[in-house]
Amino acid sequence: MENGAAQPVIVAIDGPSGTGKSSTSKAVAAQLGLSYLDTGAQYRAITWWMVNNGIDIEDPTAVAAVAGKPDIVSGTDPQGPTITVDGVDVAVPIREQDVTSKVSAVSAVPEVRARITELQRTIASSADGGIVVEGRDIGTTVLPDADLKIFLTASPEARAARRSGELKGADLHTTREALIKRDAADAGRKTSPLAKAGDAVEVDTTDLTLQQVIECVVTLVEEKRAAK
Ligand SMILES: Nc1ncnc2c1ncn2[C@@H]1O[C@H](COP(=O)(O)OP(=O)(O)OP(=O)(O)O)[C@@H](O)[C@H]1O
Ligand SMILES: Nc1ccn([C@@H]2O[C@H](COP(=O)(O)O)[C@@H](O)[C@H]2O)c(=O)n1
Repeated sequence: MENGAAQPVIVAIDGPSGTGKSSTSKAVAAQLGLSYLDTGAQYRAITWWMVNNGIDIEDPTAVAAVAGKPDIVSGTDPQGPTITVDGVDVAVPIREQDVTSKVSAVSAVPEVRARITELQRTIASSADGGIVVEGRDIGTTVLPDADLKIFLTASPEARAARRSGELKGADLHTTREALIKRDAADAGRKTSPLAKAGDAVEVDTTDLTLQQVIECVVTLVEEKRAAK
């Protein structure tokens, strides 16, 4: 670039639950001065709204009928990402088990995906300095022209151990089964399932520390920027 400023770059990071997408994406974005979007939080937020408004989440027609109603706003500062629904800060309740157990059913509804995908594209296109967007279908569907696509993986055992540590003593077997079940639902839905884009770089994080994964992704982004 003529003035030496870093080139804006769009980075898509996808992968199953507990592979380190959020931790990695936030750290990479913060380190490189990029915006950050947690798309899982958006699906959780719309699920929270459905539950709070008494919508039967097992009824896709009922979910589809109200998919356009909640106003979901994501703050994209990697040092302090935010998420609100109709002006209410839902950062804490969207992480509760009730939402986690229901989010895959809501996110499988095509009308929900269309609504949230549109929101994600608007946010990405207005991030002037570039953005790291993490989720399940970013490289395949939301931002197929992203400059860099990463697909994080890790063994179910490693992912369950990470989550159990986070949930302070949660049973390892139950945690492992729950994340395998959620991945199967996310990978098995018809509309934009969890999948690796053909041109994504796969990083197996099973035996890597979080710091090693961050360094690996920062290097990949810097290489892309230099080549632009
Ligand atoms: N390479 C790693 N080694 C050890 N722990 C890690 C590693 N990557 C992430 N973690 C930890 O694992 C937990 C899950 O990570 P994170 O929330 O980033 O995963 P995720 O892929 O975004 O999960 P989800 O899709 O369910 O939101 C966090 O506690 C995080 O600190
Ligand atoms: N691009 C995405 C991102 C997420 N989902 C759905 O949201 C759930 C929660 O995601 P987390 O990353 O916060 O765990 C996830 O299980 C998916 O059902 C999605 O469909 N597409």
